[in-house]
Amino acid sequence: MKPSIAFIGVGNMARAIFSGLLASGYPADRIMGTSRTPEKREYYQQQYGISMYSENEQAVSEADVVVLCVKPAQMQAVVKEFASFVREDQLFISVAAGVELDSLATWLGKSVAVVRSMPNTPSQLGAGVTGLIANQYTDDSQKEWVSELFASIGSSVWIEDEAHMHTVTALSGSAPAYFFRFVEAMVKNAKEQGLDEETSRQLASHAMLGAARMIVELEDPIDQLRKNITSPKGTTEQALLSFEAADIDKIVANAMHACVERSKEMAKTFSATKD
Ligand SMILES: NC(=O)C1=CN([C@@H]2O[C@H](COP(=O)(O)OP(=O)(O)OC[C@H]3O[C@@H](n4cnc5c(N)ncnc54)[C@H](O)[C@@H]3O)[C@@H](O)[C@H]2O)C=CC1
Ligand SMILES: O=C(O)[C@@H]1CCC=N1
Repeated sequence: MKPSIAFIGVGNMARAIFSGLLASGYPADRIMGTSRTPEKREYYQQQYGISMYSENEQAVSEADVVVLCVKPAQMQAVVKEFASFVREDQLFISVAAGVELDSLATWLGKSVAVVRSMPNTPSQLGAGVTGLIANQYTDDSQKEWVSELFASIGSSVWIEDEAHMHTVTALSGSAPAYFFRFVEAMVKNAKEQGLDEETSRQLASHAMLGAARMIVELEDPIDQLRKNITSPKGTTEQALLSFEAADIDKIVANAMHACVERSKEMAKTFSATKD
């Protein structure tokens, strides 16, 4: 029988993960969620067939694996509330940005396996990518199970040094939002040029999907893929020159740096060493 998984805090990220799991064939009767709102419990039960509880303690007690999906600022209070129900044979997976393994272990209060993950919302379609790091109590078979779990909703990468989780957050956790913003700007401009919304959205999004597939599926260096489209004195060259004039490297570096700095700030603010 598959391990039972409890999602504590059912919002955007939890929904993305368990809907990806369900689509990959994970049995709905092995998935639980918690919400304090009766309407949300009813909705998730009806829509996804998972069991919904109002009390985190109950879900934690019944679970083999607990996925912590509340906001970073809520994590300490939520974990401390159910800590007395934690068993050492359980596995905890946190998805929270900027909450470190040591803090989670301190709040859980036991020598328990904890994996810190940084997933992203494309997990919902089985197209996620997740950065992972485990604490010292996580054994190889648990790590393998976690790899399989995230493989069923996309792909995953184990990170050696927890400090790199800040970069992972900037590179893949938050990144789908950058791409959405880019396509929003493209669609807006195409509409200003007279194309309708639906056509603009279809052309821009499929151009992005095709380009992403080329990066993932072909071995060519990314700059070569770009050069293959850029005829000398052609149209693409003019668009790219406009990016260079606006210093695209700097724009992207500033954005990633801002993301990393916020992640570091959160790690300080939401730390057990502050208790
Ligand atoms: N949204 C994203 O793309 C990503 C989010 N994350 C992480 O996922 C976590 C959740 O983020 P989102 O899903 O975007 O937020 P969200 O606000 O959609 O979900 C959080 C949920 O927790 C619930 N909640 C709050 N207090 C609770 C309690 N005491 N007991 C049970 N449930 C409670 C809220 O009602 C809400 O539904 C965060 O820690 C974030 O850093 C990580 C990677 C990507
Ligand atoms: O914005 C956030 O804090 C979360 C973490 C990565 C994506 N969303």
